[in-house]
Amino acid sequence: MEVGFLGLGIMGKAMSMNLLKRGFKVTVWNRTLSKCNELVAHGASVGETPAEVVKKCKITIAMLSDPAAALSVVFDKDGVLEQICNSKGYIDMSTVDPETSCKINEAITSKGGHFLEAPVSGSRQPAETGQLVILAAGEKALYEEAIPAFDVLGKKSFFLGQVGNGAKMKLVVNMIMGSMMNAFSEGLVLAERSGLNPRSLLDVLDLGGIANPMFRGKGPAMLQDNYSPAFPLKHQQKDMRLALALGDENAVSMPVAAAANEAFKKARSMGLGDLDFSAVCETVKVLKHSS
Ligand SMILES: NC(=O)C1=CN([C@@H]2O[C@H](COP(=O)(O)OP(=O)(O)OC[C@H]3O[C@@H](n4cnc5c(N)ncnc54)[C@H](OP(=O)(O)O)[C@@H]3O)[C@@H](O)[C@H]2O)C=CC1
Ligand SMILES: O=CC(=O)O
Repeated sequence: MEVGFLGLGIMGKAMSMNLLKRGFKVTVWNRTLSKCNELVAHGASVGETPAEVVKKCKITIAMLSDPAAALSVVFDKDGVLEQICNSKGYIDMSTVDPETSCKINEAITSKGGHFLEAPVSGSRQPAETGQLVILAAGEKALYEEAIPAFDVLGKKSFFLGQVGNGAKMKLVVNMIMGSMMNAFSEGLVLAERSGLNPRSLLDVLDLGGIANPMFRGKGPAMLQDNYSPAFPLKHQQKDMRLALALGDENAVSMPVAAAANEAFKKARSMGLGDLDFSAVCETVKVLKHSS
């Protein structure tokens, strides 16, 4: 199957590489075109614009930073809309809000095209190893057509119904994750400042009822102030912001998520946005220093 891929950031690069390695013909595009070179070395073709990729491929996947990027790639000059038609499918795997996804769906389908939103749960390593969890919604026939690609990219795909449900599920999951990361950060700093060995805290946590892959995976690096980005903090803050907006719409009180969002905003203001989201831990250290 010939697949187009728009957006070669941390996730898109790993995902398109997996498709190539598993025998898909892949045509890539990235705003910063030089990022296509590594994929080309592994057999990918390059499209000069999103429209050129869509023209060439029956199915085009996008993995872009945020709602503004997702909209720009579809609606701007040389964008997806210029070439989408009734024989083509567009799958947006970026994390965006339901409104953005619905707007893209409307534009694509009004030109006869087929649309699926399919955000993913899982970070750099699951993307590299094809172990993502895919949260798809939209046109069922396109979902079924995309299953061979989803089977390469992920360990499990969910079909969640109408467009917007994939975005909502992803935002709920990441709202929980962002809140957990803040509680974990406070725990690590509290353990250390109160005279405990934080490594022992990691061991204790890992044996109890709140053991989880995130604490296990991120904890040791956080103790060394190593925030090499797997999931950039600026994207986690975007997800908290979008999840809080979903809470507003549905009149759901979320004081824990709101506090977590403030911490991620603080981290961004400290210049930590491009580091891993675990760098939110630094905000706890700063607050403690200043008291
Ligand atoms: N990293 C992770 O662990 C996970 C991320 N996600 C989500 O996946 C998406 C991608 O994340 P990730 O790969 O980490 O992000 P990166 O920041 O590494 O990559 C972002 C990509 O979006 C492109 N981009 C940004 N703005 C624009 C624009 N205006 N027009 C066109 N392209 C644009 C970038 O292009 P350029 O190279 O030119 O800057 C780049 O290709 C995000 O929505 C994120 O929330 C979901 C699950 C896990
Ligand atoms: O969106 C991030 C993730 O780890 O999932």
